[in-house]
Amino acid sequence: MGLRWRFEYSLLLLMLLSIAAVQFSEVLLQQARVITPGAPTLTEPMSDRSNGGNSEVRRGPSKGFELQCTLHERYRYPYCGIALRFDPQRLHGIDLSEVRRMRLWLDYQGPASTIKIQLRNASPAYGIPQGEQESAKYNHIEINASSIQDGMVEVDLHNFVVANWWMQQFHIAPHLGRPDFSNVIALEIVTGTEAPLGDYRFVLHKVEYDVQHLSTERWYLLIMSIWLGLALLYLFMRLVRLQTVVRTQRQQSQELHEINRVLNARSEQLVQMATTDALTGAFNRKGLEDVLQQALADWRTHQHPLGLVLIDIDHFKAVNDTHGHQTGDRVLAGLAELVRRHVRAQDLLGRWGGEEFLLVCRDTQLPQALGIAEKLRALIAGHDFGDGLRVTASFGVAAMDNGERPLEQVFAAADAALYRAKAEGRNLVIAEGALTG
Ligand SMILES: Nc1nc2c(ncn2[C@@H]2O[C@H](COP(=O)(O)OP(=O)(O)OP(=O)(O)O)[C@@H](O)[C@H]2O)c(=O)[nH]1
Repeated sequence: MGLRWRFEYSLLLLMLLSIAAVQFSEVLLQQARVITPGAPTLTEPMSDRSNGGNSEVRRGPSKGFELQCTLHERYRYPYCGIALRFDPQRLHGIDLSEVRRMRLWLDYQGPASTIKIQLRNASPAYGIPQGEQESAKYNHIEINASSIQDGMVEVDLHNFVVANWWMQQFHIAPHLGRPDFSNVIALEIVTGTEAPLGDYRFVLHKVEYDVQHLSTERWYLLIMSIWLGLALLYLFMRLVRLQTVVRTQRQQSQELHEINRVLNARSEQLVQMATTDALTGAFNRKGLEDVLQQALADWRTHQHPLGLVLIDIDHFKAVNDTHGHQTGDRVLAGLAELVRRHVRAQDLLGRWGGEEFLLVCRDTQLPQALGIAEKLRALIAGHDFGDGLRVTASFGVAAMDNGERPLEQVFAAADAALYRAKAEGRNLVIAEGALTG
């Protein structure tokens, strides 16, 4: 599977998981807690006797906690019921602030149609004296006995209210009049308001409530944080990948640049090798052809005159024969070097054959070419080619000034002039005009 597909599948999976996490947050976050009457929770009967009444309470034989009671009229508001005390000291209860619902498995028989469920909350804010039960806040709800279905009734803690009579009796400030479940010290199930006198029976099997370890807000925040974290991680990874790609591409581009540079240099070297005479550094025949082509094109386009100077070393065979071939080579290289040093940059020297050179003088008319040749002749004749060795050279000069002469003819004219220079005693410069003159 491609990386992109894998990423998209992961994204889809994460989305589904997030939807499920939101949809089933209640199931996921809530955990049921069960309280059964008896140890360790102190379960006891309660009645109006503590208020001076004379109702009677008895423990019954049933499984769970069974209370039988008979309400008598001595107390103004006769009542009886079951109390589950979470702290016998009546100080440190349980925190039910995050609890939404509570389920009671309860059997009830009696003439009252309602039952009161009270969650008693202790707090120093209500000014409770040590161990005083009565000052604990009365968070209560009154349910219809008929709402007990199959021995179970569920109550919503959001529907609990604080008893008015408790507020008045204990002079509670109005801002403390809202239900508070932060420190519930007891759960009481008692006969409803103005319960008729007579016999009652309560059997409490168990109480169950759901605790939410993490609030829904925090749960949503967690899901969002995971998304945010993953998005940041993704961006970070992408950035790192992009940087790596950019770095690799830059490296590759540098390598290519380097390879290109080496290839260009090599190619220039090859071109130079292919067009240069190794011994003298002057152009070889091929190089000279290119130079002449270029000069010819120049002449055609701009009518720039072109001077050709043929240079041939005199009695070169004798130099070889007398001083050896190596010295002959040295003379050839020295002469080429000497010529190059004393001509203009646009005058290009090539080795036409053994000891014969051709100087191509661009933008040069015959008189100037003649002047150059004369200057070179004198220079060569006066030059020391090592160990006092001196040579002379003969020059044939021709130029392509005007008229429609092919280059071959100009070259032939220069060659003929050279031939004449040789014939007329060497160490001479002869221009093509002198031939016909
Ligand atoms: N050392 C050396 N000699 C060369 C080279 N190329 C040609 N030669 C020699 O140049 C000499 C040319 O001799 P020739 O053609 O008889 O002409 P020359 O002796 O210069 O006589 P003229 O041209 O008539 O003055 C020959 O001996 C060739 O061997 C080279 O590359 N190196």
